[in-house]
Amino acid sequence: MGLFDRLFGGNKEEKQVEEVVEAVEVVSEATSESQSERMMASSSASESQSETRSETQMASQSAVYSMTASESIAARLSEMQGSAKAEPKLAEPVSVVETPAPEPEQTIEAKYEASLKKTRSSFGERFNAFLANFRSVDEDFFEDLEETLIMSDVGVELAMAITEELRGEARLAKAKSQDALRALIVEKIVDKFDEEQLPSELNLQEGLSIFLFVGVNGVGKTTTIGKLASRYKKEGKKVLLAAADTFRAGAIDQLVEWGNRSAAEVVTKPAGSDPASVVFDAVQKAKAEGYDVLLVDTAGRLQNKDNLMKELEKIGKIIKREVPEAPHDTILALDATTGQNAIQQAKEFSAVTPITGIALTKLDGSAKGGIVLSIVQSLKIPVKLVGLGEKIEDLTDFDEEYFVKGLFKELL
Ligand SMILES: Nc1nc2c(ncn2[C@@H]2O[C@H](COP(=O)(O)OP(=O)(O)OP(=O)(O)O)[C@@H](O)[C@H]2O)c(=O)[nH]1
Repeated sequence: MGLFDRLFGGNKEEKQVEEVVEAVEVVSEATSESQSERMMASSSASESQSETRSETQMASQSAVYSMTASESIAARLSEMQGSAKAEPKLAEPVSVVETPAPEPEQTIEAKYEASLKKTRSSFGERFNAFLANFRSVDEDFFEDLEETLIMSDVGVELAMAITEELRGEARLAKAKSQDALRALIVEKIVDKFDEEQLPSELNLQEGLSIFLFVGVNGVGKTTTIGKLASRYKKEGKKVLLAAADTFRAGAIDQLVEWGNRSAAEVVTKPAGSDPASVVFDAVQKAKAEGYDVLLVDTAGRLQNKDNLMKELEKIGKIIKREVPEAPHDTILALDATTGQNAIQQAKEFSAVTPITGIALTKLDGSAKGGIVLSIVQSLKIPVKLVGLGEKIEDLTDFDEEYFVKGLFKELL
C-alpha cells in the first residue's frame, strides 16, 4: 500500500457514513444522559426550598452542555462538508476557573504537526485559491496547478513532473468537486515523494562513526551537531566533537559551548589553524580512546568555492587515511526558512563534495517546508535530520509519514 493510502486511504464516502452513524450513537447517548441529568436537576431544585438559583438559570446553564440530536448531526455534517449553515446556537459558556495542568511533553508527531503549521496553512491557502478559480480540467487548469506548486516551494522540476503526470490521469477529468480534485493532486504529490526510497537514518557503525557537517554560516550546523551529540550521549555513547571551522573564533567558542551543554568533549585549535590538522587530532583521539561518534564541524564559505573544495578534500583525505570507509555520512545543513535558496546551496555543495544526507533546520519557523519534497525528489538526497526548534531536544530523524501528515492533513 502506498504512503497516501496508508495515511489518508479508504473510501471517503464510506468513512463519512460511518462517522455520521457514530455521531448519531454518540449524540443519542449524550442526549439521554443529559436528559436524565436535567430531570435530576429539576427535581432537586423543586425539593430544596433554600436553593437560590432559579430553574430558569439552571436550564440555561445545562443548555451550554446539551444540544439536540439533530443539531449535533447537522453540526458534524457541516464540519465534514465545510459548510457553516447548520451551526448550532449555544448559550454563552459558564466561566470556570481552572488550575493550569503541567504541559505534557509533545510527541514527535505533535512536534511535526506544530512545526509544519505555517507551511500547511500557506500550502492550504494557495491550493484553495487555485481551486476556487476552477472551471474545468483544461490547459489553463494545468498551468495554474504548476504555478501553484512552484509557489508552494515544491521546486520547478517536481512541479513540472507532477503536472505532467496529472495530465494523463483519467480520474482528474472525471472529478466533479474541488474536494475530489484536491485529493487527487495531493495523492500524486505524496506518491512522487514516496517513489524515492532513500535511507533516512544516519549511517551509524558498530565501531567509530564519523559524520562530517557542511553548510553555510548561520544555517544551524553547530546547533545540529550539539543536539546530535546530546542525543548520542543520552544513549550512552562516547562522543567527540571537532571544531574544524577555524575561520571564526566565535564558531569554535560556540561548539565548545555545545560540548559543555551536551557533556561531549571538543577538540579545538586556535582560530586560523589548519582545519585539517584539527580533524587529524580528533580522529587520532577518537581511535586511541575508543570513541563511538566523532562529529566534525566545518566552515562553509561558498563565496570562495575553490578554497572550500580544497579544504573539504583535505579533510576528507585525512579522515579516509585513518578510517578508510569514513566519513560515514557527509551532512549538509540547510535552513528550511530559505526555501529555494536552500536547493541552490545543496546543488553548489554537491558540486564541491558528495553529500549523503541533509539536516533541515528551522522547520519550526518555516512556511517553506515544501522544499523537503524538492530536495528528496529533484536532488535525490535524503533528509536525515530535522530541526524542530532551538532546544537541545528539538532534533529528530526525518519521518516521512509525520511530515506528509503534518503537511496535508487539513487539506483532505
Ligand atoms: N527555530 C530554530 N532555530 C534553530 C534551529 N537550528 C538552529 N537554530 C538557530 O539558528 C541560529 C544559527 O545556528 P548555528 O548553529 O549557529 O548555525 P551555524 O550554521 O553553525 O552558523 P556558524 O556557526 O556561523 O557557522 C541559532 O540562533 C540557532 O539557535 C532549529 O531547528 N529551529
